[in-house]
Amino acid sequence: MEIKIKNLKKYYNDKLVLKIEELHIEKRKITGIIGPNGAGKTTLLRIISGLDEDFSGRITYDNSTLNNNIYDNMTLVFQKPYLFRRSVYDNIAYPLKIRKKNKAEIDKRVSEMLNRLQIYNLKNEKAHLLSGGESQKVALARALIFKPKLVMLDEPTSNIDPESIKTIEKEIKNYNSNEKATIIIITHNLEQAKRLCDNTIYLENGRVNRINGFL
Ligand SMILES: Nc1ncnc2c1ncn2[C@@H]1O[C@H](COP(=O)(O)OP(=O)(O)OP(=O)(O)O)[C@@H](O)[C@H]1O
Repeated sequence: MEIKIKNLKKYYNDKLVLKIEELHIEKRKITGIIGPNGAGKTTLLRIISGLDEDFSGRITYDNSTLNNNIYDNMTLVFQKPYLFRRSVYDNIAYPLKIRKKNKAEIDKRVSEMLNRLQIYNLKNEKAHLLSGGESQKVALARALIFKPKLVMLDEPTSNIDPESIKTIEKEIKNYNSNEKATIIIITHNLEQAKRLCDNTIYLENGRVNRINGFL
């Protein structure tokens, strides 16, 4: 999904936190958003994902404004994900259940996803009792399971151990190429941005300071 942003301004009370004249996020690419604390990275993702509608400017998704079809094809994974007080399996199965997939297909897809993210051992755990890193993995699984065309990830490996970071990065790369999906990822890890991203946007004080070539 190609995203075009024009003349975006976002205020919190009287404070201007985003001012982006023009920004294109390329279709089928992995785009990194980096920048200091408070630069506006999460705010930008919340706006692109449709969660925050209180802004001025224009955002298009494959040249359309946000509609139900686009909305159903995108997902945002928070840094501190909210999981239901149910099992890990139920959490990951949920997006398929609401899309009326049958039980056999749900079982198969959830098992594959649990294996790919190497969290099969967590399948029957209560999701709200997981550690921060385990929750992030489950949230990523729940986000990818319904094959959205636009995936937004807010620091998806902030609580993750080095070995699991490799697993998650591999999954993000595979997902991007297999599903031809557009991925936007906020990261403070510049090495991760180098490893994963086709494009990188450096946000500072709510402005796009640099695009590409600075890592
Ligand atoms: N709900 C809110 N009410 C008021 N101000 C807010 C709110 N959310 C964020 N802000 C302010 O907006 C600015 C941008 O915040 P944002 O969370 O987007 O930054 P960020 O780049 O994601 O930071 P970090 O790297 O620390 O996660 C900050 O100055 C922050 O204080």
